[in-house]
Amino acid sequence: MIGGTLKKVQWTITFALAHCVSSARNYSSVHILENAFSNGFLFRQLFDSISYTHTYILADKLSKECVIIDPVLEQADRDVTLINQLGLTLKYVINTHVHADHITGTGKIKTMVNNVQSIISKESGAQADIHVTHGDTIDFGDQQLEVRATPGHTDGCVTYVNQGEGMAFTGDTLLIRGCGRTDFQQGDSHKLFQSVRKEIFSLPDHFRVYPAHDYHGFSHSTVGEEKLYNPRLGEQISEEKFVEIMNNLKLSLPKKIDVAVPANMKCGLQDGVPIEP
Ligand SMILES: N[C@@H](CCC(=O)N[C@@H](CSS)C(=O)NCC(=O)O)C(=O)O
Ligand SMILES: [Fe+2]
Repeated sequence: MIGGTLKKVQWTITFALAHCVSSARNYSSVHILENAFSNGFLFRQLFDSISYTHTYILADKLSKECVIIDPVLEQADRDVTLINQLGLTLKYVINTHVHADHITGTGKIKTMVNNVQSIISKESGAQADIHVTHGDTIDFGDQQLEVRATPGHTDGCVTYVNQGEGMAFTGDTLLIRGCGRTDFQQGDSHKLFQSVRKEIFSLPDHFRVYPAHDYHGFSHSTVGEEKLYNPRLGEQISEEKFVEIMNNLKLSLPKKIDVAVPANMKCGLQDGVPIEP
């Protein structure tokens, strides 16, 4: 009887201690959590459930100027309708890289919206109205995106950083708990590792990470979270280990790669006409 009571007391103490430790861990993890956006900023995250692509609309509320990042051809009507409904003026259609799995909505959106300009990196070799390189900035109203070259998934991959709002649009360079593959286009695991470590993990821990794809139901992450928990690129992983992981992914090729890459080299336009899905 006394033994039984003692066991109960022991168990209660063990449980209480475990609870304290896990609360302490949660408390010390607060630094990886994101801050609120500023009042003048409007943000929408959209999803294409066929290609698992995230598309983003960012706007300056005062001027009503907005940009769209990584639109998908089949969702161009949805995206333009939303932009119109929100009373925004689309200034730039921006791509993080030449996508291999879907055709960009850039070309179609250009035929639907007056005076909109397309943007992609110079290094991508793709057609666009404006070519950006590392260190450039893209302005819309009071908002700004900084261009960071993050090659590795492709040579022309860039990450767009909104320093003011604490956001990084990482394309396929850094995915949530993963990263873009490096086995086609100009894929290079060493380059990707260095890009993530130098250009993304150097951002403050609370910066939000918004990837071009998510295959596991996540919307976004933070730099601090990925440094801690990314199984391929987390801070505990060496470059050699990363290369080994990437060499053993054994992924099948994207089904649309043969049509998507040539179409996206032209930003989804052929002789001024959107390429058909
Ligand atoms: N099954 C999909 C293609 C999936 C895929 O290869 N995704 C790419 C990003 S699109 S280029 C990738 O880098 N994935 C990394 C990973 O770990 O999954 C299709 O057929 O389209
Ligand atoms: Fe990609």
